[in-house]
Amino acid sequence: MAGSLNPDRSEWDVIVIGGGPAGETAAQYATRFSGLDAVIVERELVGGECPFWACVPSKALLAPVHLLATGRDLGGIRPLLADRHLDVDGVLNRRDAIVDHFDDGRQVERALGWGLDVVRGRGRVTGEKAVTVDGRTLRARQAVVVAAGSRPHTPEVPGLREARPWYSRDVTAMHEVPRRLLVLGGGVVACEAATWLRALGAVQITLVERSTRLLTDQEPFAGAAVGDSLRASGVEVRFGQTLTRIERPTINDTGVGRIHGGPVTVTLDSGATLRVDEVLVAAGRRPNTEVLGPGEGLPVDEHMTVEGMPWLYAVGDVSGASYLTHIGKYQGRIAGEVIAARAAGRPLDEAPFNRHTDLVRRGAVAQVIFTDPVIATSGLTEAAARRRGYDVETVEMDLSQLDAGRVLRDHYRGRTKLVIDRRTDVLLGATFLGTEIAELIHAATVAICAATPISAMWHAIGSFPTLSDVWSHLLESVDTQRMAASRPGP
Ligand SMILES: Cc1cc2nc3c(=O)[nH]c(=O)nc-3n(C[C@H](O)[C@H](O)[C@H](O)COP(=O)(O)OP(=O)(O)OC[C@H]3O[C@@H](n4cnc5c(N)ncnc54)[C@H](O)[C@@H]3O)c2cc1C
Ligand SMILES: NC(=O)c1ccc[n+]([C@@H]2O[C@H](COP(=O)([O-])OP(=O)(O)OC[C@H]3O[C@@H](n4cnc5c(N)ncnc54)[C@H](O)[C@@H]3O)[C@@H](O)[C@H]2O)c1
Repeated sequence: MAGSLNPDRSEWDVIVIGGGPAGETAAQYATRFSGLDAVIVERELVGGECPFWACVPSKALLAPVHLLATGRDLGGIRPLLADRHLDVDGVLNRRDAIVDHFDDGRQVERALGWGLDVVRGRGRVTGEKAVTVDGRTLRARQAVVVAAGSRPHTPEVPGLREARPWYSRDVTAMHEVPRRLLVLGGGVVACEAATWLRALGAVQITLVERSTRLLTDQEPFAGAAVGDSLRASGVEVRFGQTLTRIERPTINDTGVGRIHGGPVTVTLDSGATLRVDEVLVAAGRRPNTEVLGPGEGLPVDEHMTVEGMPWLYAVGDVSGASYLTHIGKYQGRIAGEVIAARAAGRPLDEAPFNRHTDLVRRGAVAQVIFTDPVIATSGLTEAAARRRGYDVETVEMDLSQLDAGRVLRDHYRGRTKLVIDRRTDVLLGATFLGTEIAELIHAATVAICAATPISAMWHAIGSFPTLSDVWSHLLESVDTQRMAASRPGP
């Protein structure tokens, strides 16, 4: 039976606070085939950050940028594009259509179609199995799931908050392109946003990162390649620096995605000052744990249950495990199935790699970063594997001479690296860098999650001339490396 929007009732089996990808999925999985009912409490748009202000609009803005860059690197097409630029209004209008003009009608219909109820309002956990929504108390018979997402972090820099800087929502829902921009941070949001801002007409972009490289969670060669590419496009990248002061005499209340006032004077700790039209803060995110009350954290076990509170679950960004949609949905599936199993009195399957076990805790996370070149990663980097105590073997390959790459672009830039556990001979991590490389990562994710031995992967031959051909080259390199190491010395 279809659910209702804002129904006049106050008790459900399951209450989910937050209707983003993680919350929607937890509610769906808790109720399908279980006989349980559930409500999603959402203060803004059902669907959450991802479809309206994050993954979807950012990738909608980047798709034409990637296509243009590839076309400019293809003999036969290059002359047609040489002095051509993107049609900015066309790109922004397409983005607006893809985000349904910020109307969550499709997402609400989908939730109601799954039999879920939706209550619009701001929820807060106010007691055991009790949630208050704008003064009204809702009660859960079985479980409360917190799926409240995250918000951007604002570093404590004098004048920064007061200057009303841009955050990720402004840059994904951008209506005006700032000519001169300072980007604070060198992580994923900063690198992706600098890529589309430059292509859409920002003439001066200065990216300020306090550490010594971009994308610090990735293999160092990945951040270095993105840095080279940003610099080549005209972005200035400054490492080991941060902001010490921001001054913006004129602030205008122009709304999300519009320039928030007059020019901004930014002082860096190097002593340099810059004058820009906007500042984008992309300095990480923080979980919205305030739904539990001030200062409360949400440490969860592998069943997504909050420690010490068997009726309370946390999934998605708010759990702090990773800030990725597909991981939030994965956690939502686990929480939903665990809630349904516990309500039915069924034991949880405790065997390793079962449907109730959170593999994210072992580092089995895939991510694609849509810079130019694209970075696709799964599992652990070499450094992360060593930190976890693995005896690591690695193999790396430059992809510029791979036939598939040479067909795709005149100057294909690419690199790949596998991280292998010497003791068990299974893949721990993989990084692929290059144009159109994103879809390659799922093969690595399957191998990591299934703990496939490298010796078995040897028989999984990639088709020629696709980028998957790289697997055969990598496995050959592992073989060569091992044979050379096992040969007696001279
Ligand atoms: C610019 C950008 C680009 C990104 N690109 C990607 C990408 O390409 N791929 C990827 O995997 N991830 C990407 N991410 C991350 C991704 O957007 C998040 O990981 C994902 O949205 C998290 O889902 P969630 O359900 O945990 O939280 P959210 O999507 O944030 O949803 C949480 C929901 O809870 C609601 N809420 C919060 N508090 C309350 C309350 N008290 N009462 C009621 N409702 C409440 C919010 O309104 C929101 O709708 C990107 C993030 C950003 C910022
Ligand atoms: N394609 C994708 O999968 C995608 C895209 C966008 C965002 N996301 C997710 O969103 C999350 C947030 O992204 P993000 O880029 O905001 O955070 P991040 O943690 O990836 O990067 C933040 C960067 O800002 C730097 N920084 C922080 N404070 C600073 C300061 N005061 N001065 C100078 N530098 C400073 C940090 O050193 C770090 O490099 C990420 O964890 C990512 O998983 C994913």
